[in-house]
Amino acid sequence: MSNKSTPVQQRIHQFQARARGSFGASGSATKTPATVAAGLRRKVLTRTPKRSAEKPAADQLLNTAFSSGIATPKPRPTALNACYTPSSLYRKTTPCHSSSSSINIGNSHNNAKKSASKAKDKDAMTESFHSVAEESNMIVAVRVRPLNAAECQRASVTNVVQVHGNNELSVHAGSSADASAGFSHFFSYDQVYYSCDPDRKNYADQLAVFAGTAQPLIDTAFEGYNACLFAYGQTGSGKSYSMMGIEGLDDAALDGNAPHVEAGIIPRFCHELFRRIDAVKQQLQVEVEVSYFEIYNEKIHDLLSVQQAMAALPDTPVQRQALKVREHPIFGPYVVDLSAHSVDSYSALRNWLAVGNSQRATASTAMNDKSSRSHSIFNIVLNLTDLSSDGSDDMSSDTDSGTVVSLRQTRRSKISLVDLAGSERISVSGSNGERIREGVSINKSLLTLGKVIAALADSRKVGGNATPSTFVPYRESVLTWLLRSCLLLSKVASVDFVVQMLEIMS
Ligand SMILES: Nc1ncnc2c1ncn2[C@@H]1O[C@H](COP(=O)(O)OP(=O)(O)OP(=O)(O)O)[C@@H](O)[C@H]1O
Repeated sequence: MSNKSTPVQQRIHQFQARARGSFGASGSATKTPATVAAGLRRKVLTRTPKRSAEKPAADQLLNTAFSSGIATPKPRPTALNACYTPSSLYRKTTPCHSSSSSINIGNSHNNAKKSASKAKDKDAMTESFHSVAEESNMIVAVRVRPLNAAECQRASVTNVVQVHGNNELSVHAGSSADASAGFSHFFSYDQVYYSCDPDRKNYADQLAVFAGTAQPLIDTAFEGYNACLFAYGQTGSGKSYSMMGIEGLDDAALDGNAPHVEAGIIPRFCHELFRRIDAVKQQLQVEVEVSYFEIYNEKIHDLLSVQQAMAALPDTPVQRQALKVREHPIFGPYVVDLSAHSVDSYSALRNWLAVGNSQRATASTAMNDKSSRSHSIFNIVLNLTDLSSDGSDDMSSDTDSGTVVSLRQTRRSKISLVDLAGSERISVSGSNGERIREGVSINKSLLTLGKVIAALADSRKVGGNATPSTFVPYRESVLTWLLRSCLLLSKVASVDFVVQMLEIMS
């Protein structure tokens, strides 16, 4: 057997050499399973914008959205296009060519009476939803990316998205669209990030997106709350760019400098996390543990499995073992035998992230040169022990057994940063063979995610409580089963934060 090592093995060697410096000879610790942290729980998932029932006639997509669970969204009163989906409650539609307020987009033969009563119902529903939404711990943000070079060259591509202020955008439906032709659809979110023209005042760079969506999650993680941030959107809409940024440019940050301007949410989050840990190390002892896995064709692969990467022969793809999901009676679903690694510095964490990213399944499609073909879930678990109390109170001895018990309180919080694979139209993404199989699996799990979110939102429409008959299809995909603790707990007043991308596509 040759002694040559694969790039992944080289990275692991580099990392282990580096880690030995910081941890001593043992390097990183591997623990299994990475169970779901209980932590303290928070309020309610009440509002879940999802893809609108009426699609804008955009022949390009430009949008990427995030949400996290902190804001108290203020839904705008919606107009007359009654459509009982969660997103419709946050949408108004205005005709470009008419000031009439009684137009129902879904029905071109308007009946004034019907419209008026629909509007009344809608107002009542909006009001009741409003009161529930105010309790929400979820925020939803959208990021609008610039057209890329290939899109600019296509004559059929025009910019149909306009951003208005910090939380509203409109999409103009083209003349060839369905009944909504000529209309502009307005959408309100907690945040809208305009990332197209750096010369514009409201231009949002990577730092602005991080500061508005992920940074607040660090505060709450230190309070012991769990948090989840996920990026959702059509293939090529900029999810990986927003979550990870351009890799390899961020090495300066390893020496304590600020992250590179192109660094995405995940590296910025980790960098800020360790900055905070340094700032509170007199009062808190913080242990950080990371795990990273992907869901590819409904199979789970550990992206940080050292044994698998090291066992691989040089120049051959790593044979990855699929891991199973089991359900713990208290902590819920978890991945069996998923490795978790202790890290004590940003550079150690970045190395693990680089190992994981190098093992992620990507491929070139007509829509994206480096398209993620899997959902990736990066988990950070914080164990926070309060050191501020006077040392004499910290220990209690059991005289019978002679043991000494620590009375120091430890809080545990888990942050999940999720980069979902993009939904795609097989005909547009030019997929074939293996890519089709991946695309089908991606679309299916994203569809289930939409169904789960819609079911949770629907169950809250009446009276704020789920009815016993509400069926939430978590188990229809591995993704929703594993994210259940984030999504389900939100339903029972306990989710912490969720971030979501919203897709606007033709
Ligand atoms: N805000 C942005 N500014 C500049 N370029 C961007 C921006 N967002 C995305 N891009 C570029 O668009 C391309 C596609 O982005 P990315 O790979 O992040 O899409 P994706 O949504 O993750 O796609 P997929 O679901 O197929 O993995 C990349 O070349 C990326 O650099």
